[in-house]
Amino acid sequence: MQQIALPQEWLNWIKENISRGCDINMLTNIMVGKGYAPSLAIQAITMIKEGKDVTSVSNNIAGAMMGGERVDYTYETPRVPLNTNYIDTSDKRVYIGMKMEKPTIMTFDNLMSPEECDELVKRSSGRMQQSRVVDDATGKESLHKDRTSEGTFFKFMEDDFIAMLDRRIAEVMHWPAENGEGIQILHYRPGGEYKAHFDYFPYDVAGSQRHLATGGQRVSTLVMYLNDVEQGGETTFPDIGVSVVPKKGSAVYFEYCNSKGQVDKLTLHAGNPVVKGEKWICTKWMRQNKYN
Ligand SMILES: O=C(O)CCC(=O)C(=O)O
Ligand SMILES: [Fe+2]
Repeated sequence: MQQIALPQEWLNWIKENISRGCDINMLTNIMVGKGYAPSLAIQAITMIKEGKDVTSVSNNIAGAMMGGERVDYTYETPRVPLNTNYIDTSDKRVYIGMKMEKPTIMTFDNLMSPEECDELVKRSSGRMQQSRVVDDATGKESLHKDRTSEGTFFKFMEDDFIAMLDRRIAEVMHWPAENGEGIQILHYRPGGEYKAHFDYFPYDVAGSQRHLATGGQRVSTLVMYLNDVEQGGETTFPDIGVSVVPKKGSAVYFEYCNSKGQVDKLTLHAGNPVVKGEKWICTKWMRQNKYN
């Protein structure tokens, strides 16, 4: 008998999730995120969904597959075109400051006017709360020492002003506006930081499942700087040695989830501690599917 390609616990996991009515794409994404070849994941899920006995599935998969090989992130054509120096949105021309293909990172010089930045800060004051992070085990949000900032969310298209920004942001990110989470405002005081993290939901932690269930994985991020920071507060990508300096009205874009649902670990990033001054940002996270 040939070697079983997928460990028994994965077969059980697929069976259990299918019987709970989980989305097949989501299950595939989770397995791909754990390093299994998409073809292996799809075949295993499809066979189990067709009601085949788990043991026979193991053997069939073993015959059909090369084994549960791990796959690296496959870079596809970036969503935001790299072969242009500016992007014309419906209401303004946004200039590209820096671009990088692998991982895909870009900066934009003038995404928001100084007045729009001030307006966002003004509207956020009074509704700020201590920032939370997603707990790996439960998926619930909790206070965390790695994220020392205050923040607030605006509902998607909450009013005309926010809707204008939501639309412009989506045009720049080249992704449907309705796939976007509502923009988040963050405020860091001196010493405030956001330690290295991924914006995507790790597939292998239980707490991610409730987030993946609506809209799927996050695919890209746009961090917009709402003020000048005197010292510190850079957005850094420690594994590739890139730091983006905050500048009022400018933004950094990065993408990390391809059409197969694989995620790019090179987009590990942090908000460096603010040394002098304060830092206000506005973040947009895009999902694979419709979120709103
Ligand atoms: O503060 C920063 O520069 C990074 C913020 C960030 O990583 C996020 O909002 O996901
Ligand atoms: Fe982030």
